[in-house]
Formats: sequence, structure tokens, C-alpha cells
Amino acid sequence: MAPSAAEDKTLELRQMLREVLVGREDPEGFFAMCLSVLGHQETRAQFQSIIKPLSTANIRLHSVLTSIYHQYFSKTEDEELQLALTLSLLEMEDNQMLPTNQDSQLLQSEISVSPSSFVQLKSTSQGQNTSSAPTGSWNKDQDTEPQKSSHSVNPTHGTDQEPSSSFSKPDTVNKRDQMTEEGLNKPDKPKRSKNRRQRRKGTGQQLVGLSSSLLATPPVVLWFRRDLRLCDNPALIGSLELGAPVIPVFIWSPEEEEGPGVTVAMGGACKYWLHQALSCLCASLKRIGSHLIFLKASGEANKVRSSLHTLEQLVKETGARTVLANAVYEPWLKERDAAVVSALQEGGVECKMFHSYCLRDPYSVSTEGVGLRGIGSVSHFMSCCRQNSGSPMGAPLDAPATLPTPARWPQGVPLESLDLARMPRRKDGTIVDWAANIRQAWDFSEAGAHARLDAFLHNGVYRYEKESGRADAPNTSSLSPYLHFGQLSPRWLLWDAKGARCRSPKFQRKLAWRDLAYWQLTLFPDLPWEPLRPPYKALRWSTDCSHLKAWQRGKTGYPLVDAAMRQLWQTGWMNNYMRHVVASFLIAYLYLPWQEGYRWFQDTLVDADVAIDAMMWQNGGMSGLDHWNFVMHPVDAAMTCDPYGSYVRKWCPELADLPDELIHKPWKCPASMLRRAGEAGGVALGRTYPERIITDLEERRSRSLQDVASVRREFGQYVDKRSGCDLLPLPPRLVSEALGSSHEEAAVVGEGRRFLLPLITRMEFKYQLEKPDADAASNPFNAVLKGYVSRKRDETVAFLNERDFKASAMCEGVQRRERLERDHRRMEGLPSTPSPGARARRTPTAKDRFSVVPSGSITSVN
Ligand SMILES: Cc1cc2nc3c(=O)[nH]c(=O)nc-3n(C[C@H](O)[C@H](O)[C@H](O)COP(=O)(O)OP(=O)(O)OC[C@H]3O[C@@H](n4cnc5c(N)ncnc54)[C@H](O)[C@@H]3O)c2cc1C
Repeated sequence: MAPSAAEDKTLELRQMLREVLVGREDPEGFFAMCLSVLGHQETRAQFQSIIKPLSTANIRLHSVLTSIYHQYFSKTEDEELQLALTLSLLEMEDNQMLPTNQDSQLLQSEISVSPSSFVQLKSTSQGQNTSSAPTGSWNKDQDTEPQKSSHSVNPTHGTDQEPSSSFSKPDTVNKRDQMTEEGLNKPDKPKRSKNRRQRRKGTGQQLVGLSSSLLATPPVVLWFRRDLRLCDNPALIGSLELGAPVIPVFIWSPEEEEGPGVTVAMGGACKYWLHQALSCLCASLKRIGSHLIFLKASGEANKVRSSLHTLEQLVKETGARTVLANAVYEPWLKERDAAVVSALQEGGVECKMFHSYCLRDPYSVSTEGVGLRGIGSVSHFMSCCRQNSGSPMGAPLDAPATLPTPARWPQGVPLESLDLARMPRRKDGTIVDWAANIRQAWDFSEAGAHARLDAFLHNGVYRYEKESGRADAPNTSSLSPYLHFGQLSPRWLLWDAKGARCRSPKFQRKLAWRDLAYWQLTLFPDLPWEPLRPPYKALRWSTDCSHLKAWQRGKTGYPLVDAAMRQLWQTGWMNNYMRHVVASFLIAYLYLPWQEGYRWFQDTLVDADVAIDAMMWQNGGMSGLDHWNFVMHPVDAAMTCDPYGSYVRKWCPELADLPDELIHKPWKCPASMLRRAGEAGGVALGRTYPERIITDLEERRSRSLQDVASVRREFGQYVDKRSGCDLLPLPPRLVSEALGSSHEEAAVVGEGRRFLLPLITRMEFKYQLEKPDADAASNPFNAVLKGYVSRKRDETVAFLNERDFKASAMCEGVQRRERLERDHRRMEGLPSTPSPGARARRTPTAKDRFSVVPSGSITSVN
């Protein structure tokens, strides 16, 4: 009887084990191979039996492999598995799990871009999309029939073009080596990713090389937008599958990006990044024999049509019959894309969109079967994804080795003429190079993204779970700008994060946060400017421009806030914890409207992202779907994020000589200490470093709470009488999901009756509603987060763990000694000693030295 497929795989892995034994493969590579061939569950079940022969042949190797296995399937696995399932990652198709040595078979089998990556703009349900996915395939028979020195194939695909010319099989090895040199294929990857890379190559890298006769076929326009990469780019691979020359273009259309409201979609820092990223992408395309055409959206007064107009001209000029792109999800851009697709298709041009910007297409996420309770939290969002798991997202795709070029390139404009990296000129004609520090801080290329990812997975990720808030150490990935501009796909990131030696569930969850933001934007297109909770629109916000300016420029007199705002100004970035600190300061202490913070971030962040930024500022501004359950104190927060003051020393060098204990509160320094600090004559508050712009922090907090209580009372119809929660007017899409009706029906129902949903609401606000004039100090749910509380808690937990362990070890030792003593006395016929249980005991209290009884209250951060 022929062996089953599963037996085949096990056999093959046993053979591979020999390679490990003779040192041709390393243990990690072998383990990665098992994961890749057998999948997660099977590896877990079978790995021990596969490596069993080693337990006699090479015990050391056996124990190394066993420890890799145990490390991988550690106790955090369940959480990870849950996340992966949520994101449909584990449901990959079999042909994506083929091992390295089946690559050659892949050449002959159908190669397709993951169906789930295709998004049809006209349809609303993901299910419909899959059926019409682009399914370029290789003709097996022709592929094996060499024509001169090349293989000839006849690609068939879902478009009305049927190119019949021949392909030449490319020298993928050389090309791949070349790519590796350029850093695109991540030369430093640990061995475990090698197999994955080769597998991805199977799905994309062989799809290259055009013979000259094919150049006569109509070209494909590959429209780059926020997917400025070669790796894991479904539209790029989709264009290769069509077997035609490819014209990569980028169209700059600022009005379309901006949409209908005040989104500041492309601020100065982002434009600068975009300029650099485009230049890098162009260089990468040149390395694979292609080119990037830059175009400015042109034409009609009706701005919604300007990209369309440019594309129509391009199609006319080049004779292209197909336009491919990866979808973007801002509602106004989706609308624009829908108009482009339908107009082009009316003109006989096939137009297809692929899905890759988020892990889940936000338009496919539904609350059906989950309900609306807890909406706005990432847990609720993940439940929605789990309950309504869309198509599997498949494995990441490798970059192609070459890209077929057209016989004649269309006319483009120089990148500089898009005016993305504009530098003002001084009167004397010299240029104000405001981006010099940004240039120094970042590598704008796709290779730079991969290098950062690798660096993070080898280093920062080990501290991510506990110390991602530290501002003085690079414990987070800093990948946000690359994700924003699509220089790194979230799928690639998640894939690598899951395959890394140290896997942080908290980090992987961040990608769900990212998806959540896009989902919220699709539900509430005015998220960037309109508070979602109606009462908070009426809050008494400050109009003090001097406060706003001081905040923007890092001159508030609070070193932690100033350091973060200066880091933002100089490098275009700060970590998540610091964003919370400065946002809390703006909103809870300065009473400035969150929209000001949002707009400043949009202008200065290199990762400024309309969806994420708006969601976070809405939440911080108390009017989002979720409420931050904390307010960061501008001084105490430093205990968590900058305990030794090194972050402040870096960004506020004028304070560098102050001692650690006082660097976050220079106003507490004795005058003599200030005078002595610093080389250039000390620190002079108000001169070399600003005085605090506000000093009455506690009072301001109280007023902020009282203001909230007052608007919640005034707009009582938006407060649930029973639970005290804020009520949200539901958008039609959520109503329809809740009622199980169509959007249109829901809109009709909604017109007559507004549906209000209770939202997660800060306990502090609920209490304040009952005692509107109480001050913040007397509110038992006071949300101000004292940095040291969480640190102290961590230390207490660590201490208890250590003590518990030591205590139990000591106890065991004592018991053993007592047992031996008892046995000895029995054998010697001696009287037994009194049992320890008979001794008088006293319950330990918190006052006892080294007591294990924890004391004090603990405030937790979400
Ligand atoms: C007021 C405020 C505004 C923000 N504005 C933006 C913004 O414009 N653009 C932006 O990308 N992030 C924004 N964030 C979220 C977060 O601060 C950044 O994503 C993060 O600091 C980027 O650093 P990192 O890549 O090292 O993150 P990591 O911790 O390494 O996380 C990895 C990735 O997960 C995503 N991510 C992390 N945190 C969040 C989050 N809370 N919500 C959604 N996605 C998240 C990002 O894409 C990030 O790159 C904002 C947060 C706050 C509090």
C-alpha cells in the first residue's frame, strides 16, 4: 500500500534529520522545516517522535531540539494561537506549505496570489470576492517543453487578454542572490525563516522574465499607492501573473488623499517620508530592470475624478488594458477607487484591487454573532474577526527577481516636481533643511524596514511585554512609518513575529489594534474631526494659543512632555507611551481640544495615519469608542518611562546636569543646584529652560472632571440611566448587523428611531456624575496614573515570585531533612521529635520584614 501524504511528510523529515546529524542543517532550521511541512498542530503532536532516533544517536542534539520545541510551544502559545486564528493565518492552503525541495514541483503547479487578497470594490461581501480572484496560472505541459534555452508557458488568466507569447524561465538563483546583496531578502534572517522565504519564492519569484515577443502585448498598469514595496505585494505579483509588460506608476493627488474633512492626511513629515520612500522604491524597481513613473493628478475640476483622469490618459497613451492596485481603506479613497474601477471598466479596461494593507479587510469585519457589547476594545474586535473569519490570508510573497518592461515608457514627471520634500528658503537664498534630523534617524527604504524588523526580533522584542513603555530604550519595533507607507506588509510582520525565537503576544496584538483603527474609520468616516460621543462636543475647551504653541514646541516646562515633543519635532516619531503622556497633558491638564493634538501629530509624525491617529486621539479626548482608563501625570509617568532621566537628558540637553531625582521636576531644585548645573552657567528657569506653563495640576484635573460631569448632565439623553455609561448613536452598518437587516433597511429604521448603544465609560466619570462638584482627589476612581505604582507592583510581583520559589525550595529541603531524621530515629529506636505542626504560629502581617502579604492599592494600565 502506498504511504499516505502524512507518512510521506514524516519520512521526508526523518531524512532531513540526517542532514542535521551530519551538520548540514542546523536544529533551528530543521524545526522551522517541520513547522512548515507539518503545520503547527502536527509539529506539536509529532515532533518528539520524529526526533526520537536522536535520543540514542546524539543525545546532545536531541536535547537541543527538545528545548527548541519546548521553547516554541511555551505557555503563551494558546494566546498566540487564538490571535493567529483570529487573523485567519493558520488556515493556509496546502500548496503554501510545501517544503523547500518541492519548489521544483511548484514551478509546474498552479501559482496564484492568495484569493483572499483580492478585493472587488463593487461587491460588499468577502465571499463574493474570492470567486473572482485573479488566478493566473502556469500551463504545466508547456512549462516542461523547453524552447531554445528557455521554458515556454502559456499563461491563462481571468482577464480578456490571452497573451500567448512565451516566457523565459529566469535565473532566479542569481537574481535572488542579487536581491540578497541589496538587502531586500533579509540576508541576516535566522535560519528558521529560510524555508518560509523559499516557499514564498514559489508563489512569486518564478513569475518573471518575458521574451521580446511578449512585449507587444498590451501592458499592465501597476498603480502604487500605500504599498511602496516589492516584498509581499499582491498587486505586483498579480501583474506578473498576467504575463504582460508592467508599467509601475505613482499618482500624487493630495486633494483626494485629504478627503472631505480636516484630515491633514499628508502632513510635512509624511510628505518628506513619502518622497524618500518613492525614491527608494524607484531604485528597487530599477534593480529588477524596471522603473517607477511619477504622475501628478491632473485634469478635471471635480477633484474626485483626478486620479481617474490621469489613469485614463495613461491608458490611452500606453494602450494598457489592465490596471492593478492594492486597496486603501479610508472611506473617501475607497469611494474614489470605486469610481475609478467602474469608469475604467466601462471603457473596457480591467481594473482589480487586492487586499494587503491590513490583516483583515475592514469592510469585511462584522459584529454578527458577537454583538456590540465592548465595542471599541481590541478584544471585542478580535471576537468579531474570530466569529466571522474571512478568507485565509495566506503566506507572504517574495519579491520578484525581474519585472517585464514595456517597449516604450509613458511620459512621467520628475519626483522632485511632486513637491513632497519642500524646504523653505531664507532671504539669503540658503535652504532651511528642517528634515536633517529625520534623515539621520531613519532609513527610508524597504530594506531599512526589514533591517529594523530583524533588529527588533533579535533584541527589543525580549523586553516588549514588560518594558515597551520605556522611552530611554528602543524596546518597540519603530516600524510604524514603514507599515503606514506599505513598505512592510502587516502579513509579513506577523509572519516573522510568529516565527521569531521570542514571540510577544502583546506585540502581535498591536496589529489587531491597527486593524481596529481602520474598522472604526470605515464605520465613522468623520472620526478625525467629529467627536463620536455627542456630549463631549460641548466640553469647555481652552483656546489658549500660547499653551498650544508651548506644547507643540516642547516648551511647557515639564521635561518629560518637552522631551517627547522635541523628539517628535526632530525625528517625526515617539513611542506609544510618550504619545499617551503628551496627549494626556494636552487634554486633561491644558484642556486643549484633542483635534489640535491630532492635527499636530498628523503634520509632524512620519507615521501619521488618519485611522490610528484619529482613533487614539478620540479615545484620549474622551469621545472615542473606548475610554482610556488612565490619565498620565506629566511628572510621575517618568517613573515608568524614564526612571533615570536619560531620555530627558537626550532631548532637553539644557537639563542634562540635574540629578536623576530632580531632572523631571527642575522647579524643585535648590537655586544653588540650578546654578551649578550645566557648562554654560547653569539652568535658569524661564531663560535657558521654560518655567511651567501651568502649576496647578491637581486643580486642573478637578476642573476637567467637573466639566465632564456637567456636559454629561446637560446631555442626559446620551447617558444610560441604569449603568451610567455614555450612549453612542449607532451608524446604519452596525444597526443592520445588530438587526440582521440590510444597510438600507437599517437606515430607514434609524431615521425614525435612533439606536443608542452604551459604551465603555471611565468609572471616574460615572462617580463624578453623582457628585458633580467633588474634586479629583476625593474621587475614588481617580484615573491619574502614578508611574511608580505599576513599577512598584512589578517589583512586588517579582519579589513575591522569587520569594515563593525560594520559600518552597527551602521548605522542601527542611521536609526532606525531617523525614531523614525521623527514619534515622525509627531505625535507631529513638523517641521521635515533636512535629512542627505542634509549634505555635503567628499569621504574618504586612509590617513583618519580608512579609509576603502585599500592601497598597494597584492601578493597572490597559
Ligand atoms: C495620541 C496617539 C496618536 C497615535 N497616532 C498614531 C499614528 O498616527 N500612526 C501610528 O501608526 N500609530 C499611532 N499611534 C499608535 C502608536 O503609538 C504607534 O503605532 C507606535 O508608537 C509606533 O511605534 P512602533 O512601531 O514602535 O510600535 P510597536 O509597539 O512596535 O507596534 C507595532 C505596530 O503596531 C501598530 N500599533 C501599535 N500601537 C498601536 C495602537 N495603539 N493603535 C493602532 N496600531 C498600533 C503600529 O502599526 C506599530 O508600528 C498613536 C498613539 C497615540 C496614543
